[in-house]
Amino acid sequence: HAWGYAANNGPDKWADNFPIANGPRQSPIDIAPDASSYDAALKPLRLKYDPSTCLEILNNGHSFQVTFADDTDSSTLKDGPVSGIYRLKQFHFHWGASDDKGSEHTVNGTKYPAELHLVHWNTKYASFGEAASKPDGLAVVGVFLEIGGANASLQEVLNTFSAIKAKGKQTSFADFDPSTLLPACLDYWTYDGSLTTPPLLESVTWIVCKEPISVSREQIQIHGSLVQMKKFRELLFSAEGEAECCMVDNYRPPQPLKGRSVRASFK
Ligand SMILES: NS(=O)(=O)c1nccs1
Ligand SMILES: [Zn+2]
Repeated sequence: HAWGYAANNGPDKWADNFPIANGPRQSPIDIAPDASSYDAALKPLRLKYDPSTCLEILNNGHSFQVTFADDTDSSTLKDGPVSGIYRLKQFHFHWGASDDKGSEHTVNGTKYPAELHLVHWNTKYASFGEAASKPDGLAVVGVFLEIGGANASLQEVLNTFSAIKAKGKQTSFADFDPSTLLPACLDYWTYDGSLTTPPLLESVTWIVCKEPISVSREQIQIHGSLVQMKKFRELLFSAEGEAECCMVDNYRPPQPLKGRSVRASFK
């Protein structure tokens, strides 16, 4: 199952090994704000993250991922569109080779340069693995990245990249508070969807924030150490010793809505 994002193993080929790729609730989608319906019953997101649960950062060959200890309810998502308690398992990003693409969800067809995913699992199940196979098992908070002011919190993450350049590399990463990566306003769109990478399981309640967070233009140009978007593009899909392949364009394009509705938590 060597899936990836290249022409021979990318999103258009995933259905060969993962037929659910053509399923009824696939992600990402294009969000049309004017077609979404405001739902007054939707609660504000209640995100509580404990930096001491942050464990490590790793290059898994598809993205880089910051993983959290999920053996207690220290870092959780509650309310919003979900009921019960969902535990933070990891966060990761998707991005492009250039600033005109990279996000998975789009808004009226607009692509952002990158998208952050904070992955949580429903504690009514015993583990992430079990939850991932249940229709209400996962909740992923998506946050768009746009070119704007410098982002010091993101820089902490990017500073680890020299240690995880190749697939399979990991390094310890402690005391990071993922709430520093959230936008000030937590208005969101929500819909029933799936993992956006194989196995593409249809178990995700998507919660996509309306407000992006910023990566500075300066941090994109090569100005000394602050090369934020450039840093993303230094990682490799390939392992050490393999032909180097830049980790870019690791995003799945929008999938058919197939009758689903998108609700908004805001007017
Ligand atoms: N991109 S995603 O957040 O839907 C995801 N895929 C696999 C594990 S988490
Ligand atoms: Zn993702």
